[in-house]
Formats: sequence, C-alpha cells, structure tokens
Amino acid sequence: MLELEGVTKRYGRKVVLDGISATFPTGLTLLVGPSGAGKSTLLRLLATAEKPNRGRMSWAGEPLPKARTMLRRTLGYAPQAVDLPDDLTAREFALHMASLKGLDLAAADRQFLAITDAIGLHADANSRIATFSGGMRRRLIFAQALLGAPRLLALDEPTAELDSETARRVGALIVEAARTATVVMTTHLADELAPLAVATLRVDGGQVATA
Ligand SMILES: Nc1ncnc2c1ncn2[C@@H]1O[C@H](COP(=O)(O)OP(=O)(O)OP(=O)(O)O)[C@@H](O)[C@H]1O
Repeated sequence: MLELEGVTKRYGRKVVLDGISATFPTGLTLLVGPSGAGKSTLLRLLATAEKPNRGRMSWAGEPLPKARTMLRRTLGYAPQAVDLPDDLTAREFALHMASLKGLDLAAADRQFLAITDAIGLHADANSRIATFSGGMRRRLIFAQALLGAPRLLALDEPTAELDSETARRVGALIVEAARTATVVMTTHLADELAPLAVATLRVDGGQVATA
C-alpha cells in the first residue's frame, strides 16, 4: 500500500497537486481527469521519478525517502513518453531494464517472451526498436514494467495507440497483476475498466477525489 499525505507538486509557480492525500491499496486504481490536470505528474511521484515539494509519502508503512530503495526494487513504471534506445532489439532492451532492476536475467527473458506473446509483440521481440510503430513501443514500455512481478505498477496510458483487441489483452494482464500488486494507471479505457478497479480517482484543480 502506498500513501500520500498533504502532497504538493509545483513546477515553478504552477501548483499542479495542492496538498493531496490518497491511499493506493493492492488492486487497480484508475486516475481520470482533464488533460493537464496532473495525472502523469502524480504517477511520476508514485514511481519516485520526481519528488514532491511538500508532504509525506509512505510505502508498506515505511516513510519515503527512507523506503525509496525498497520501493524501487519492486516498482514497474510505464511512463507516457520515453526515448527508447532504437539500436537495441526489444528483447535486449527488456534485459537491460531487468539488469537495472537486479532481476535474474534468464527468468526475466522467459517472462518477457511470455508477456510479448500475450500482447502480440512476440514476433518482433528480436527486432530493432527503430522499426517499431507507436503502438509497439507502447507495448514494449508496458512489458518492461511487468518484469519481475512488481508490487507497485505505475502505468501511464498503457493502452493508448492500441487497437481494441490488443488493448483488451493489455487490460487483461493489468487486471491479473492487480490481484497481488498496487496498480495505478491512467487510461482512456477507464469506463471499461472501472468495474474491475478498487477505486477511480479524479485529478482536477490540484485535488484528488473519488470519482
Ligand atoms: N516538467 C514540467 N515542467 C513544467 N511543467 C510541467 C512539467 N510536467 C508537467 N507540467 C505541467 O503540469 C501540469 C500537469 O501535467 P500532467 O502531464 O501531469 O497532466 P495530465 O493530467 O497527465 O495530462 P494529460 O491527460 O494531457 O496527459 C500541466 O500544466 C503541465 O504543463
């Protein structure tokens, strides 16, 4: 479980999150809200990619930053936009991410191939990322986030740019992961996934509230 208490995040003078408090239990939590409201910013905070200006965060009852190392060891993060190394194959990139996470590489490789199989990327696992479409890149970013069965998954629009069948397959893996992990995600498919979520939170006007 991840908890935020009185968390503020601002860029320059712009206050994006204004003293928010929220609890993210095991299960799927959906983030909804207008464009620019701060959903990606909140995910970056949860993924410890950025720090709040004020407030407290804790993971499994341990306060950050003390618990940051413990959290990062069990974190999967799929950001909305990321520069992928075009010269690597998808599989090489996945193994690179697995090594950064300190995972067993043979097990991670097997897991990566199983995930790519489930989301229709298997045939391109050994292709160079340079040849990938937007939807393929999105699935690769998603697949690396799942490596090592993380206990916290922060997913920023993992189903964007995907056809409905592929989005459904990605959604099925997310729901499966949420049986044992804390999964927080933004998605344009929030209406479809809401019945499977433990909570839908609306981010708007610097505040977070149950939708
Ligand atoms: N690194 C940054 N520097 C300055 N401003 C930023 C930065 N990142 C985000 N912002 C601003 O913070 C606000 C929230 O952005 P964020 O991307 O979190 O919104 P969002 O709800 O995820 O939007 P969308 O649904 O369009 O992805 C926006 O006004 C954005 O311009």
